[in-house]
Amino acid sequence: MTAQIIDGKAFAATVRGKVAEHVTRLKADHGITPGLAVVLVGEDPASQVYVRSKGKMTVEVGMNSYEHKLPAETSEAELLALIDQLNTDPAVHGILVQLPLPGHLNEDLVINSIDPAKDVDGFHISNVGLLATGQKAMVPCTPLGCLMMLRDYHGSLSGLNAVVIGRSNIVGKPMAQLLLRDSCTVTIAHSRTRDIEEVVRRADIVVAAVGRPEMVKGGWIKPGATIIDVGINRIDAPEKGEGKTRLVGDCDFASCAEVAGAITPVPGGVGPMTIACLLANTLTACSRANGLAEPEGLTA
Ligand SMILES: NC(=O)C1=CN([C@@H]2O[C@H](COP(=O)(O)OP(=O)(O)OC[C@H]3O[C@@H](n4cnc5c(N)ncnc54)[C@H](OP(=O)(O)O)[C@@H]3O)[C@@H](O)[C@H]2O)C=CC1
Ligand SMILES: Nc1nc(=O)c2c([nH]1)NC[C@@H]1CN(c3ccc(C(=O)N[C@@H](CCC(=O)O)C(=O)O)cc3)C=[N+]21
Repeated sequence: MTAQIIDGKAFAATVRGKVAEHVTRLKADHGITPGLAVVLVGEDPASQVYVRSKGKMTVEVGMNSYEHKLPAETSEAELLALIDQLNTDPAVHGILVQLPLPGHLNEDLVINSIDPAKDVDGFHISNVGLLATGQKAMVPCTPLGCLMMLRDYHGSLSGLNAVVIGRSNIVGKPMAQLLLRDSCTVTIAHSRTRDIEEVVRRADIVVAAVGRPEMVKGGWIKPGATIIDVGINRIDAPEKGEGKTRLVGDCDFASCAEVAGAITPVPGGVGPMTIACLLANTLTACSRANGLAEPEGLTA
């Protein structure tokens, strides 16, 4: 069997198109332009690339983009003061603080200082609690993008066995919550899981969010299963020339695609959907802030 490729890049373009339509209408009917503030502390090159592409896509869908680049040695008080200012700025509907933060800054403290209504990452403890109890929340972008692709491919997810590999607060745990909400039977695997291959082999849906290049092999996969590969790993690619690198996921694409029914590629899978969902969340936050109807099909 050769898996169908789930084209996250194309799906993300469709989502951004829908967001752009809503933004046009918000402007025309209500004179409102959604605004997204992205805060980057330090000079991590990968983060800089990512923040730049977010800013570009924010502007492309017609939103205002506010980028705040702070030096690596920014103090906690300075960062909290900026967040406070963004919390009260009516032109800012979404706030994203790029993670990881430099070691001297307390990530939990910083994230929990964001107004939960503007927390477009869905990382604030209020949003985590709302999601876990089935209430209206801001849903983390990466898991939301994965859910959209799974719903689109399967229709109903009810009763399917889902295995999420990874238990981070930003991907694994919220992904498991969303799958549970869609009535999957959910297993969360992690670095202490015994016989992980056997656990994964029971899954109709595998979501890999580990950060280990090409860890999941085709032999772990139940024939016909759906694989969502969240991993973004940069590895050496001497075949492309000296010093060159390439991106791979947490799944060994070649062997997995032989067995799976469907699989997301890396790049071009989950990554573009994450950014599209960030814009969708900003639109949702803006709609809620103005007491307007929420965009349909763009929330969980
Ligand atoms: N496409 C996108 O938009 C995004 C992609 N990513 C990518 O997704 C991946 C995961 O990110 P993130 O969740 O932040 O990573 P973390 O490092 O926070 O979490 C990794 C998880 O994988 C588990 N793990 C590590 N090694 C193994 C192993 N050998 N077997 C089973 N489980 C293991 C860890 O278990 P334990 O808890 O026991 O240590 C942990 O729960 C990364 O590649 C990251 O770059 C992340 C965010 C967005
Ligand atoms: N507060 C916060 N929120 C995040 O959502 C967040 C974060 N911090 N820190 C870092 C991770 C990582 N992440 C990615 C999003 C998109 C791509 C993406 O678009 N990737 C392209 C490839 C890009 C390339 O070529 O480098 C793709 O997969 O096709 C990658 C990674 C969001 N994260």
